[in-house]
Amino acid sequence: MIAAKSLNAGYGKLQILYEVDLEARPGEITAVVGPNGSGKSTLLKAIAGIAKIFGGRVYIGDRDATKMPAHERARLGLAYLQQTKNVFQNLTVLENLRMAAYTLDAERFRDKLEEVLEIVPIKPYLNRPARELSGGWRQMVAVAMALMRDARYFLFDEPTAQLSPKFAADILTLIQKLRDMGHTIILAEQNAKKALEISDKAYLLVSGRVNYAGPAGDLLNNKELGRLYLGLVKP
Ligand SMILES: Nc1ncnc2c1ncn2[C@@H]1O[C@H](COP(=O)(O)OP(=O)(O)OP(=O)(O)O)[C@@H](O)[C@H]1O
Repeated sequence: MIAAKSLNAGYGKLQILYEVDLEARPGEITAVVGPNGSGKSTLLKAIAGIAKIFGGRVYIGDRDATKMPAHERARLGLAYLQQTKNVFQNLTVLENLRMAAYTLDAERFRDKLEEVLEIVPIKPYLNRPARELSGGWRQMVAVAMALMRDARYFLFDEPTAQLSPKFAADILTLIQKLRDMGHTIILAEQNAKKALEISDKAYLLVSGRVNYAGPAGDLLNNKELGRLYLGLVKP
């Protein structure tokens, strides 16, 4: 489980999030939606240890991670996936995966690789430099890297932004696969409709505060909130 309790967070002296409570469970996709600048990315960054926490607490699994630096949170199995800066551009895909699993010996690496390639369809790209891959494929590689190091908590920051509809669908399918494996997923998305359709629970952020928390389907069908904040136009 990932939880935030009365979380106040931001950057430097600038507070962006106010008293945010969130709970994301294993085997579920928890959507974080809201208008531009409402604090979706900041919430993920506060959980990942990249934004500054002013008050409140962050829990990863059964550990209080509030004061942990980002690399310690990663060691607990947390993966923060954003569209840019997610892979080592000058290394091949295979070298990226090797970096992610540097603690494994050659045999265990091969076994793990086989397992991960069953989940993420990047086998044809293994020997290509990561910089030659499209943004969508690089994101697939980043997910594979997280799986190589046995990540169990996945924070996706706008994974479908700037992708073709086909690739966006492939990424969302992969995210559902991770959910079905029992992982804990938080999905921050600008495209609220697509995110809510595949999510179990949802949080609507407005100006850094939680405006709705509950079943994703209920938010999808909430005409007023959908119209006011999510650009969901209903016939
Ligand atoms: N590194 C930073 N330093 C200072 N302010 C920042 C930083 N990153 C974001 N902000 C500000 O924090 C506010 C919330 O941004 P955030 O990216 O969390 O929103 P968001 O809901 O993810 O929006 P979007 O969908 O546009 O990415 C914005 O006003 C933004 O300008």
